[in-house]
Amino acid sequence: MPKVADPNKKPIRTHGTLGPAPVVDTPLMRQYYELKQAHPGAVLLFRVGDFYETFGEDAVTASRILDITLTKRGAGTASETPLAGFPHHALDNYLPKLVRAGQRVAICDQLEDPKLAKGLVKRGITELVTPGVSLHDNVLDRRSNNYLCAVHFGKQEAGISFLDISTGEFLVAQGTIEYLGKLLQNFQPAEVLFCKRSRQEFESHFGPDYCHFALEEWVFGFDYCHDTLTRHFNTTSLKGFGIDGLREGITAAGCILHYLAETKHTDVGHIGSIGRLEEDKYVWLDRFTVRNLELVQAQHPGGVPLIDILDQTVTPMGARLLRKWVVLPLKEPAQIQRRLDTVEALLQTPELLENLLQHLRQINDLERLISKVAVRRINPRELTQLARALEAIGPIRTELAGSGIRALQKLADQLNPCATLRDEIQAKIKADAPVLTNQGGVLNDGVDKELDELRAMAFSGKDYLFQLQQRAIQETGISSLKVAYNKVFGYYLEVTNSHKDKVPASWIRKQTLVNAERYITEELKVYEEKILHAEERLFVIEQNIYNELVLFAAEYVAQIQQNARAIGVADCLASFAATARQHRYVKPTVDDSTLLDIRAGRHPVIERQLPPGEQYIPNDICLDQDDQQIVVITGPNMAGKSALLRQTALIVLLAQIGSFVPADAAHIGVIDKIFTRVGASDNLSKGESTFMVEMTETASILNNLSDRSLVLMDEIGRGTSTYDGISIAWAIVEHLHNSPKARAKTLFATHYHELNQLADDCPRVRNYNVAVKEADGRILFLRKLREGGSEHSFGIHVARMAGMPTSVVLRANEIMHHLEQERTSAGVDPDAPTEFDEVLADLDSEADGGKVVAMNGAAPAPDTESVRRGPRAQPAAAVHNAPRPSLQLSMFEPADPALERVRELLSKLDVNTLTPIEALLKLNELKLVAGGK
Ligand SMILES: Nc1ncnc2c1ncn2[C@@H]1O[C@H](COP(=O)(O)OP(=O)(O)OP(=O)(O)O)[C@@H](O)[C@H]1O
Repeated sequence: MPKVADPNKKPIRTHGTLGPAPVVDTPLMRQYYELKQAHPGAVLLFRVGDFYETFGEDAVTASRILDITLTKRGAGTASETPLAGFPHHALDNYLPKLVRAGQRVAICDQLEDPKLAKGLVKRGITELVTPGVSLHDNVLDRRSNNYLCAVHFGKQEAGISFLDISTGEFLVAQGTIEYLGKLLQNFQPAEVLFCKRSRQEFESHFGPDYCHFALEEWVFGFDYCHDTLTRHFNTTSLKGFGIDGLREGITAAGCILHYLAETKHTDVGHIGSIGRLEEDKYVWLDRFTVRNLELVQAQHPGGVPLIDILDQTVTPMGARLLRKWVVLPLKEPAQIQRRLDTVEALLQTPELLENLLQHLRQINDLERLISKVAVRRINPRELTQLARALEAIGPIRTELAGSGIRALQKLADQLNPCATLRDEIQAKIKADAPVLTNQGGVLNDGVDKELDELRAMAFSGKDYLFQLQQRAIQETGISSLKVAYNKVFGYYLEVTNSHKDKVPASWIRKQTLVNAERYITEELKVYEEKILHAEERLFVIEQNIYNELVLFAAEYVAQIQQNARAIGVADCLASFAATARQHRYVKPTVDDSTLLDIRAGRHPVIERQLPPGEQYIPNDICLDQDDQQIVVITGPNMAGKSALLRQTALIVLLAQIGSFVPADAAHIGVIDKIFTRVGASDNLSKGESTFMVEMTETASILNNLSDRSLVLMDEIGRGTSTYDGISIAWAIVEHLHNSPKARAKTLFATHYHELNQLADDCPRVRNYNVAVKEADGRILFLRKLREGGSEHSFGIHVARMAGMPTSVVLRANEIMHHLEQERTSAGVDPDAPTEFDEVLADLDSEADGGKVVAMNGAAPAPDTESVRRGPRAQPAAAVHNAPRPSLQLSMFEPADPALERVRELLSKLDVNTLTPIEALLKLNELKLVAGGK
């Protein structure tokens, strides 16, 4: 805490975020700048009288974000500085806006009553609210967690920790950068802490978009962090939490507690435990997959994430837990089965489900309410809400215990209505209690004897004053005499001028008005003292009893947190049942097999977005390890390939979080990793070198596959030229098929019809296409997956459907016909193998294996046929200028020594152990050796 300023000191000059240093001309401003210097990264709200003021750059920021007037303090003087402020009672409105805008806000309050202060009022920072550390309802979203995160980079691994101070949830993990990236994507922290020195490292791995705060290096000392944790939990070691081996994770978690203290959050007894996020326990969804599948967040404005369709929870605890379940699908069949069985049982007993939902609706945010108790920031109205929530626990326990469903009975065992606390609150706090504790009206009558007496006195005041008035009228004969009150004189008697002469000499005149005089009497003064004293005393008694009650409630923190967790689980399971019932989902079979068999599967989000009258067309997908490991899906744009890929992943994911699935039937041998990659041109908005990104991401998939992985590749390779694209896509499918390490189940959507030929050489590759029908020069999307490759591309039709100018569509048709004619006049039979086929045949016939050539991206020849087929047709000029096959392939002619060297370098590469970055560097090296620029 900064020292209070000495008003006699000479003016100081300030620095930091304040802009040009203003001259400090008053003790008040000196006090301000000293506090500001202690919290340079925060907007300082400085309480002056009834206002919170901001100065300098803070004022500019606040006026912009809050839309409040920006004025100047000391305009025209040397100490001129921008100023913006708002009334103190508006803090709850303005604070969330600042925090949501990513600001850290230091609240400076008056630490003593200004009326009693001698000289400058003492002020100090009472709270530092940051995006990741907030207990304010207006800052928080009821249905999602608000995580503060800390990241620590160690030599081998990195550590990460998450805390939601509003619920007390505290988590820690340690692992690779990739794992951390996935967790950051999953948990979407509101604020990330890292070491000042690691800023670049953090941003290079995770991007610059996270709201962050950099801490001094010493905070990241292991011993310091370990001690901070053990001191907080009051334990000698961290073994009990199962995290003692996580050196980097412990450091990250310790930093979080350090930061809480730094932001003046010292009453944090509700953080009673720390849990480990075990990488092995959950399905690996890397950050691209979480994003691509739009699990909890849509990729584009207006999009609908999966969670919006799935979430029918009725409590904030359920809503928050469901978000976690969705990004952390399970791998253990028995655990998944328990959830599925429970959902099934709930569906079979509709009455139970209805009753459960009805009682759950009565429970408000139990978890955050009890956190507020722990940090002593609960107001009387919230305390009554806590009691009401506890009231609903009893009936829920009865329902669950009597359900006959084992998992629900277990939840019932964890519930405790905390009857003593509930009764105590209801007995003491008025049902319509106010928000403030210091203005009276909080406690019921009969709670405290003295309180009742004082209240009686305060209430009888009106009677007393009336009697006094009547007596005075009788004694003086002044019929218009009245007793009144104002803040300046307190109680007084008012006499109109016409009766002035009747006023007794003992009355003391206090004020003269135009028509009347105001007087006080000895009796009125005595009475006033008594009343005011009674009120003051009454407020103190109420405050004390209230504080004692909050302390008493704090003893229930652990039990109520357990209630909240059990309620969250019950709510999620009931939500699964409600969703299944509403959207006709079925129970999947989840087991240890290696089969993935979905019958009449649907996309859970798209099916809900279709215009009225349109039906989602269901499709079957079957993948296994021995027969149909890789399905290559061809079809034109808009056919529904991406939807099919995504629905497969979503159905697997839904099944593995324990939800029913949108299908007629599904058999799912547990999947341990889901990878999705979308062709580069779908990611263009990021402005990255998209093809590079696509390749880096794909490389990372190929290096991390397992037998139980599900791989979805959507238009991989389309970020480069057609031939590069085909070759890369080809090589990837071959790798997935031939990898000795893993037979990952794969769906590969592509425009490249040429890839259909892969099935000839790779027995577990199967061709499918999404059916379309051509009629009268138009295409009809049937959305039906059927076996076999595609023969046509429909790029031009789609272009027309998309509203492309007619002239462009006509020209495209013209070019296509021209190219077709060229081909025909060259004597090429339309059904004869294309040049691409020939290239492949040539490559295959090479003694040292054409596959290697293809795998490394040597582009097969561009031919007019493929350009015609390619949906993203190149412009005419590009078609005509396209290099001839011989030029492309000459790179591999053995006579060229540079190419010999390339061949040698390639043969030494172990693709399985190459990291993505190494692969890119290698690619660059190869390019240089081959003479590329
Ligand atoms: N089975 C289906 N039933 C009904 N509508 C569907 C179905 N599948 C897809 N659609 C609709 O078609 C649109 C296009 O589907 P999708 O994006 O999957 O096509 P695509 O073949 O991947 O095209 P592109 O290659 O251009 O990405 C979807 O947005 C959806 O509205």
